[in-house]
Amino acid sequence: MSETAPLVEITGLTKRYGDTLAVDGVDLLVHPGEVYGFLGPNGAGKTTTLRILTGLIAPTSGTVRVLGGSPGQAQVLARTGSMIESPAFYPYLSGFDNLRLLAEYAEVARTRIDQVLELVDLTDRARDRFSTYSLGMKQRLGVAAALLKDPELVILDEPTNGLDPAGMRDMRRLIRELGSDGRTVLLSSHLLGEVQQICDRVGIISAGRMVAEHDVDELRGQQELVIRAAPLESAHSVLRSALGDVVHQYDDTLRVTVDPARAAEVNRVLVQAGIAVSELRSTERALEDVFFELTTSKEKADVG
Ligand SMILES: Nc1ncnc2c1ncn2[C@@H]1O[C@H](COP(=O)(O)OP(=O)(O)OP(=O)(O)O)[C@@H](O)[C@H]1O
Repeated sequence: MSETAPLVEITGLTKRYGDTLAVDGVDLLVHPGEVYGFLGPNGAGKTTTLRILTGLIAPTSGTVRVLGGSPGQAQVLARTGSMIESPAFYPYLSGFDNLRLLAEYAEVARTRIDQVLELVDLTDRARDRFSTYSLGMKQRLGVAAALLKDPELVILDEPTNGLDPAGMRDMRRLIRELGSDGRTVLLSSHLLGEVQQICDRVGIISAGRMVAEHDVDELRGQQELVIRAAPLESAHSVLRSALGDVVHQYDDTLRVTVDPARAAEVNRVLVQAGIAVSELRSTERALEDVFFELTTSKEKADVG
Protein backbone atom coordinates (compact mmCIF):
# COMPACT_ATOMS: atom_id res chain seq x y z
CA MET A 1 0.00 0.00 0.00
CA SER A 2 2.79 2.40 0.91
CA GLU A 3 4.91 1.65 -2.17
CA THR A 4 3.45 4.70 -3.86
CA ALA A 5 3.63 8.17 -2.40
CA PRO A 6 0.93 9.04 0.13
CA LEU A 7 -1.90 11.24 -1.16
CA VAL A 8 -2.07 13.10 2.11
CA GLU A 9 1.02 13.82 4.19
CA ILE A 10 0.61 15.80 7.38
CA THR A 11 3.58 16.41 9.64
CA GLY A 12 3.61 18.22 12.96
CA LEU A 13 0.38 20.05 12.21
CA THR A 14 -0.69 22.62 14.76
CA LYS A 15 -3.61 25.03 14.76
CA ARG A 16 -4.22 27.55 17.46
CA TYR A 17 -7.34 29.69 17.88
CA GLY A 18 -6.37 32.29 20.46
CA ASP A 19 -5.75 30.29 23.63
CA THR A 20 -7.26 27.10 22.19
CA LEU A 21 -4.84 24.58 20.75
CA ALA A 22 -7.29 22.83 18.41
CA VAL A 23 -4.68 20.67 16.66
CA ASP A 24 -1.47 19.79 18.45
CA GLY A 25 1.33 18.22 16.40
CA VAL A 26 -0.71 15.85 14.24
CA ASP A 27 1.10 13.47 11.85
CA LEU A 28 -1.04 11.59 9.36
CA LEU A 29 -0.50 9.71 6.10
CA VAL A 30 -3.23 8.57 3.75
CA HIS A 31 -2.17 6.15 1.03
CA PRO A 32 -3.70 5.79 -2.42
CA GLY A 33 -6.80 3.61 -2.54
CA GLU A 34 -7.47 3.41 1.17
CA VAL A 35 -10.48 4.50 3.16
CA TYR A 36 -9.03 6.27 6.15
CA GLY A 37 -11.11 7.03 9.23
CA PHE A 38 -10.20 10.01 11.31
CA LEU A 39 -11.84 9.13 14.59
CA GLY A 40 -12.26 11.19 17.72
CA PRO A 41 -14.75 12.68 20.14
CA ASN A 42 -16.42 16.03 19.46
CA GLY A 43 -13.98 18.90 19.69
CA ALA A 44 -10.93 16.67 19.15
CA GLY A 45 -9.72 18.67 16.16
CA LYS A 46 -11.02 16.67 13.20
CA THR A 47 -12.87 19.42 11.37
CA THR A 48 -10.00 21.83 11.90
CA THR A 49 -7.56 19.34 10.34
CA LEU A 50 -9.85 18.70 7.37
CA ARG A 51 -10.40 22.42 6.85
CA ILE A 52 -6.64 22.90 6.69
CA LEU A 53 -6.32 19.98 4.26
CA THR A 54 -8.82 21.52 1.89
CA GLY A 55 -7.22 24.94 2.09
CA LEU A 56 -10.13 26.61 3.89
CA ILE A 57 -7.94 27.77 6.74
CA ALA A 58 -4.19 28.06 7.24
CA PRO A 59 -2.25 26.05 9.83
CA THR A 60 -0.36 27.72 12.65
CA SER A 61 2.61 25.43 11.95
CA GLY A 62 3.50 22.10 10.37
CA THR A 63 3.61 20.84 6.82
CA VAL A 64 0.70 19.58 4.75
CA ARG A 65 1.02 17.97 1.32
CA VAL A 66 -2.05 16.87 -0.61
CA LEU A 67 -1.71 15.04 -3.93
CA GLY A 68 1.88 16.25 -4.13
CA GLY A 69 0.94 19.92 -3.73
CA SER A 70 -0.21 22.40 -1.14
CA PRO A 71 -3.78 22.60 0.17
CA GLY A 72 -5.88 25.04 -1.80
CA GLN A 73 -3.67 24.97 -4.92
CA ALA A 74 -5.77 24.90 -8.09
CA GLN A 75 -4.35 21.61 -9.37
CA VAL A 76 -4.87 20.01 -5.95
CA LEU A 77 -8.46 21.27 -5.65
CA ALA A 78 -9.22 19.96 -9.15
CA ARG A 79 -8.38 16.42 -7.97
CA THR A 80 -10.03 16.65 -4.56
CA GLY A 81 -13.71 16.44 -3.68
CA SER A 82 -14.81 17.45 -0.22
CA MET A 83 -17.81 17.86 2.01
CA ILE A 84 -16.90 19.78 5.13
CA GLU A 85 -19.75 20.43 7.55
CA SER A 86 -23.25 20.74 6.10
CA PRO A 87 -23.16 21.42 2.38
CA ALA A 88 -24.86 24.66 1.27
CA PHE A 89 -27.39 24.37 -1.57
CA TYR A 90 -30.16 26.61 -2.90
CA PRO A 91 -33.34 25.34 -1.22
CA TYR A 92 -35.68 26.40 -4.06
CA LEU A 93 -33.65 24.69 -6.79
CA SER A 94 -33.77 20.97 -7.54
CA GLY A 95 -30.88 18.69 -6.69
CA PHE A 96 -30.09 18.52 -10.40
CA ASP A 97 -30.07 22.31 -10.83
CA ASN A 98 -27.89 22.78 -7.77
CA LEU A 99 -25.37 20.36 -9.26
CA ARG A 100 -25.70 22.03 -12.67
CA LEU A 101 -24.59 25.35 -11.19
CA LEU A 102 -21.61 23.72 -9.53
CA ALA A 103 -20.76 21.79 -12.71
CA GLU A 104 -20.79 24.99 -14.76
CA TYR A 105 -18.56 26.73 -12.26
CA ALA A 106 -16.13 23.79 -12.20
CA GLU A 107 -16.37 23.35 -16.00
CA VAL A 108 -17.55 19.77 -15.63
CA ALA A 109 -19.54 18.13 -18.44
CA ARG A 110 -23.31 17.97 -17.82
CA THR A 111 -23.33 14.23 -18.43
CA ARG A 112 -21.34 13.85 -15.24
CA ILE A 113 -24.32 15.21 -13.24
CA ASP A 114 -26.44 12.19 -14.12
CA GLN A 115 -23.55 9.89 -13.27
CA VAL A 116 -23.04 11.33 -9.78
CA LEU A 117 -26.78 11.41 -9.08
CA GLU A 118 -26.87 7.72 -9.97
CA LEU A 119 -23.87 7.03 -7.75
CA VAL A 120 -25.54 8.57 -4.69
CA ASP A 121 -28.91 7.05 -5.57
CA LEU A 122 -30.75 10.33 -6.09
CA THR A 123 -31.75 9.94 -9.73
CA ASP A 124 -35.44 9.53 -8.89
CA ARG A 125 -35.59 12.68 -6.78
CA ALA A 126 -33.17 14.79 -8.82
CA ARG A 127 -35.89 17.11 -10.18
CA ASP A 128 -37.43 17.83 -6.77
CA ARG A 129 -36.55 20.92 -4.81
CA PHE A 130 -33.65 20.59 -2.42
CA SER A 131 -35.89 21.87 0.41
CA THR A 132 -38.06 18.75 0.11
CA TYR A 133 -35.13 16.36 0.67
CA SER A 134 -34.56 14.37 3.85
CA LEU A 135 -31.34 15.04 5.72
CA GLY A 136 -29.88 11.83 4.30
CA MET A 137 -30.68 12.95 0.76
CA LYS A 138 -29.16 16.37 1.42
CA GLN A 139 -25.98 14.74 2.64
CA ARG A 140 -25.91 12.43 -0.38
CA LEU A 141 -26.31 15.44 -2.66
CA GLY A 142 -23.31 16.90 -0.84
CA VAL A 143 -21.33 13.79 -1.70
CA ALA A 144 -22.57 14.01 -5.30
CA ALA A 145 -21.25 17.56 -5.46
CA ALA A 146 -17.92 16.38 -4.07
CA LEU A 147 -17.75 13.73 -6.81
CA LEU A 148 -18.52 16.00 -9.74
CA LYS A 149 -14.89 16.48 -10.70
CA ASP A 150 -14.32 12.71 -10.51
CA PRO A 151 -11.72 13.31 -7.79
CA GLU A 152 -8.99 10.89 -6.75
CA LEU A 153 -9.27 12.03 -3.16
CA VAL A 154 -12.58 12.46 -1.35
CA ILE A 155 -12.64 14.21 2.03
CA LEU A 156 -15.83 13.88 4.07
CA ASP A 157 -16.34 15.50 7.46
CA GLU A 158 -18.76 13.48 9.61
CA PRO A 159 -20.79 12.32 6.59
CA THR A 160 -23.36 10.46 8.67
CA ASN A 161 -23.83 13.12 11.33
CA GLY A 162 -27.48 13.66 12.20
CA LEU A 163 -28.77 10.91 9.89
CA ASP A 164 -31.32 8.33 10.92
CA PRO A 165 -30.27 4.64 10.85
CA ALA A 166 -31.44 4.12 7.25
CA GLY A 167 -29.68 7.31 6.14
CA MET A 168 -26.51 6.18 7.89
CA ARG A 169 -26.66 2.78 6.24
CA ASP A 170 -27.07 4.33 2.78
CA MET A 171 -24.19 6.73 3.38
CA ARG A 172 -21.91 3.94 4.63
CA ARG A 173 -22.73 1.83 1.61
CA LEU A 174 -21.95 4.77 -0.65
CA ILE A 175 -18.58 5.41 0.99
CA ARG A 176 -17.64 1.74 0.75
CA GLU A 177 -18.51 1.85 -2.95
CA LEU A 178 -16.28 4.88 -3.43
CA GLY A 179 -13.45 3.04 -1.71
CA SER A 180 -13.86 -0.14 -3.72
CA ASP A 181 -13.89 1.97 -6.87
CA GLY A 182 -10.23 2.84 -6.33
CA ARG A 183 -10.82 6.28 -4.87
CA THR A 184 -9.01 7.38 -1.75
CA VAL A 185 -11.37 8.49 0.98
CA LEU A 186 -10.56 10.37 4.16
CA LEU A 187 -13.52 10.70 6.47
CA SER A 188 -13.97 11.91 10.00
CA SER A 189 -16.32 10.37 12.50
CA HIS A 190 -16.93 10.22 16.22
CA LEU A 191 -18.57 6.81 15.80
CA LEU A 192 -16.28 3.90 16.26
CA GLY A 193 -18.64 1.28 14.87
CA GLU A 194 -18.95 3.32 11.74
CA VAL A 195 -15.22 3.53 11.16
CA GLN A 196 -14.97 -0.17 11.89
CA GLN A 197 -17.54 -0.90 9.18
CA ILE A 198 -16.22 1.43 6.48
CA CYS A 199 -12.51 2.03 6.88
CA ASP A 200 -9.27 0.19 6.17
CA ARG A 201 -7.25 2.25 8.58
CA VAL A 202 -8.08 4.47 11.50
CA GLY A 203 -6.26 7.35 13.14
CA ILE A 204 -7.55 8.26 16.58
CA ILE A 205 -7.39 11.89 17.64
CA SER A 206 -8.05 13.14 21.13
CA ALA A 207 -7.68 16.72 22.37
CA GLY A 208 -5.81 17.73 19.21
CA ARG A 209 -3.30 14.88 19.29
CA MET A 210 -3.09 11.62 17.38
CA VAL A 211 -3.11 8.91 20.02
CA ALA A 212 -3.04 5.86 17.77
CA GLU A 213 -3.13 4.67 14.19
CA HIS A 214 -4.09 1.13 13.22
CA ASP A 215 -5.32 -1.14 10.49
CA VAL A 216 -8.96 -1.73 11.36
CA ASP A 217 -8.55 -5.49 10.80
CA GLU A 218 -5.65 -5.60 13.19
CA LEU A 219 -7.73 -3.93 15.91
CA ARG A 220 -10.74 -6.06 15.21
CA GLY A 221 -8.68 -9.24 15.44
CA GLN A 222 -7.27 -8.49 18.89
CA GLN A 223 -8.13 -11.11 21.48
CA GLU A 224 -8.32 -10.78 25.22
CA LEU A 225 -9.12 -12.86 28.27
CA VAL A 226 -12.11 -11.96 30.42
CA ILE A 227 -11.75 -12.95 34.06
CA ARG A 228 -14.09 -12.97 37.02
CA ALA A 229 -12.28 -13.58 40.28
CA ALA A 230 -12.46 -12.79 43.98
CA PRO A 231 -11.08 -10.67 45.43
CA LEU A 232 -10.93 -8.73 42.15
CA GLU A 233 -8.50 -6.07 43.35
CA SER A 234 -5.95 -8.68 44.39
CA ALA A 235 -6.40 -10.49 41.08
CA HIS A 236 -5.76 -7.19 39.32
CA SER A 237 -2.49 -6.50 41.13
CA VAL A 238 -1.26 -10.12 40.90
CA LEU A 239 -1.83 -10.18 37.15
CA ARG A 240 -0.34 -6.76 36.68
CA SER A 241 2.89 -7.79 38.38
CA ALA A 242 2.99 -11.09 36.49
CA LEU A 243 2.03 -9.82 33.02
CA GLY A 244 2.68 -6.07 32.97
CA ASP A 245 0.46 -3.29 31.70
CA VAL A 246 -2.04 -5.51 29.87
CA VAL A 247 -4.70 -5.74 32.58
CA HIS A 248 -7.74 -3.49 32.69
CA GLN A 249 -10.74 -3.51 34.97
CA TYR A 250 -14.26 -3.09 33.58
CA ASP A 251 -16.95 -3.17 36.26
CA ASP A 252 -16.66 -6.60 37.89
CA THR A 253 -14.36 -8.22 35.32
CA LEU A 254 -10.71 -7.98 34.39
CA ARG A 255 -9.71 -7.87 30.75
CA VAL A 256 -6.24 -9.10 29.92
CA THR A 257 -4.86 -8.37 26.48
CA VAL A 258 -2.73 -11.47 25.93
CA ASP A 259 -2.77 -14.40 23.54
CA PRO A 260 -5.72 -16.61 24.67
CA ALA A 261 -3.32 -19.57 24.49
CA ARG A 262 -1.93 -18.24 27.80
CA ALA A 263 -5.24 -18.82 29.61
CA ALA A 264 -3.92 -21.79 31.62
CA GLU A 265 -0.86 -19.81 32.71
CA VAL A 266 -3.05 -16.86 33.78
CA ASN A 267 -5.30 -19.21 35.73
CA ARG A 268 -2.31 -20.79 37.49
CA VAL A 269 -0.92 -17.40 38.54
CA LEU A 270 -4.24 -16.47 40.11
CA VAL A 271 -4.87 -19.80 41.85
CA GLN A 272 -1.32 -19.88 43.25
CA ALA A 273 -1.98 -16.46 44.79
CA GLY A 274 -5.04 -17.88 46.56
CA ILE A 275 -7.56 -16.14 44.30
CA ALA A 276 -10.84 -17.86 43.40
CA VAL A 277 -11.42 -17.77 39.64
CA SER A 278 -15.10 -18.11 38.71
CA GLU A 279 -14.77 -17.39 35.00
CA LEU A 280 -11.96 -17.26 32.47
CA ARG A 281 -12.74 -17.03 28.77
CA SER A 282 -11.30 -15.51 25.65
CA THR A 283 -13.15 -12.99 23.55
CA GLU A 284 -12.57 -10.66 20.66
CA ARG A 285 -11.75 -7.23 21.90
CA ALA A 286 -14.37 -4.58 21.24
CA LEU A 287 -12.91 -1.68 19.32
CA GLU A 288 -14.95 0.47 21.70
CA ASP A 289 -12.73 -0.58 24.58
CA VAL A 290 -9.55 0.03 22.61
CA PHE A 291 -10.78 3.49 21.73
CA PHE A 292 -11.79 4.25 25.30
CA GLU A 293 -8.45 3.09 26.66
CA LEU A 294 -6.47 5.09 24.13
CA THR A 295 -8.38 8.33 24.59
CA THR A 296 -8.61 8.15 28.39
CA SER A 297 -5.01 7.05 28.94
CA LYS A 298 -3.95 10.12 26.99
CA GLU A 299 -6.10 12.33 29.20
CA LYS A 300 -4.64 10.65 32.29
CA ALA A 301 -1.14 11.26 30.97
CA ASP A 302 -2.01 14.92 30.52
CA VAL A 303 -3.25 15.23 34.07
CA GLY A 304 -0.36 13.23 35.55
N1 LIG B 1 -13.11 29.08 14.47
C1 LIG B 1 -12.80 28.70 15.70
N2 LIG B 1 -12.49 29.59 16.65
C2 LIG B 1 -12.16 29.20 17.91
N3 LIG B 1 -12.09 27.91 18.31
C3 LIG B 1 -12.38 26.97 17.41
C4 LIG B 1 -12.76 27.29 16.06
N4 LIG B 1 -12.98 26.15 15.38
C5 LIG B 1 -12.77 25.14 16.27
N5 LIG B 1 -12.41 25.63 17.47
C6 LIG B 1 -12.07 24.82 18.67
O1 LIG B 1 -11.06 23.93 18.32
C7 LIG B 1 -11.26 22.66 18.92
C8 LIG B 1 -11.33 21.57 17.85
O2 LIG B 1 -12.54 21.77 17.10
P1 LIG B 1 -12.92 20.91 15.83
O3 LIG B 1 -14.19 21.45 15.28
O4 LIG B 1 -11.76 20.80 14.92
O5 LIG B 1 -13.17 19.49 16.47
P2 LIG B 1 -13.89 18.22 15.87
O6 LIG B 1 -13.08 17.05 16.28
O7 LIG B 1 -14.18 18.40 14.44
O8 LIG B 1 -15.24 18.19 16.67
P3 LIG B 1 -16.74 18.31 16.12
O9 LIG B 1 -17.06 16.97 15.62
O10 LIG B 1 -17.48 18.69 17.37
O11 LIG B 1 -16.71 19.41 15.09
C9 LIG B 1 -12.50 22.79 19.77
O12 LIG B 1 -12.09 23.09 21.08
C10 LIG B 1 -13.22 23.96 19.14
O13 LIG B 1 -14.02 24.63 20.08
